[in-house]
Amino acid sequence: MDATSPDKIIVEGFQHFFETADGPVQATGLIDLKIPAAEFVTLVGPSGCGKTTLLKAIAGFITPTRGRIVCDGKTVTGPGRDRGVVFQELAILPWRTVRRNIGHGLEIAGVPKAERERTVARLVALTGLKGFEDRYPHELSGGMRQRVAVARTWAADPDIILMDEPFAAVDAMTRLTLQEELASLTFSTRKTVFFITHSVDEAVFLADRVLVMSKRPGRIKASIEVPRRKAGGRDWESFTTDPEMQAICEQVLRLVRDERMDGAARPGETPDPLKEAS
Ligand SMILES: Nc1ncnc2c1ncn2[C@@H]1O[C@H](COP(=O)(O)OP(=O)(O)OP(=O)(O)O)[C@@H](O)[C@H]1O
Repeated sequence: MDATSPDKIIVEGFQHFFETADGPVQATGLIDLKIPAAEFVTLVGPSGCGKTTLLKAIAGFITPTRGRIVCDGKTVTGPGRDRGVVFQELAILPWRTVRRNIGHGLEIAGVPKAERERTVARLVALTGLKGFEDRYPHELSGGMRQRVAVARTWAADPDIILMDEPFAAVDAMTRLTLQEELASLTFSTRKTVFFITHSVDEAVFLADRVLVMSKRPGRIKASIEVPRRKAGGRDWESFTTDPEMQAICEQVLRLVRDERMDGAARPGETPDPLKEAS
């Protein structure tokens, strides 16, 4: 692997087992994956197939049992400022205003106040939070709080954004708006995005490419290109009336439906990874 590779994220021979008191639990099958710079990849698959495990490995929160993750030519050994993460659970600080939440990471990194304020003002405008800079999270709606979380991740200007069902907890209407905003934000800032969702429509709407995982222990069973995004901005109205997009949604839905949900992994039902031959 060399630093000149066009791929921003490379997942190489990845497989993960969690050690538990009752023995190893296999969280994913063997996964190989390459994500070029500025690509928006969405990941769908049955509950428990290992989506979050893969995301956490890319984030550097867990060390792969097997294989490795390479970002920008460097093997991931832990979290880094090149990768920003947005989870479903809000990661904003209730005692800080919108402005100070968004600027939090920059403050920790010692970015000078004037520069910090410029970045925060730009993101407040981009995420539609103008006028709410001095409000506290409890004074905002769920959708606005999620915008603060997104803006906060963007503030550190990571090249890679990892999102784990970031809009799952907001109402359906707000969700549509947030998805349109995210589509244009990622398009204009050219971030590489890895986005987990349970919604097929959301996956196809946002993506350059949708990955479908098989049931636990999950592998990548399909990779479907979504051509329209290359042309630029998107909105739900044209998406829902575009036969090509709807055909892709049906294709993804079929692939997801073929995988039966089979619940959480049970310890001891998979071979001990330390004894299994590679
Ligand atoms: N810390 C852990 N210890 C033991 N087993 C775990 C741990 N985290 C996850 N698992 C198991 O690994 C498997 C994969 O979990 P993961 O959270 O990656 O799935 P997922 O596809 O993100 O699921 P969901 O769609 O329900 O969020 C699950 O079956 C789960 O039971």
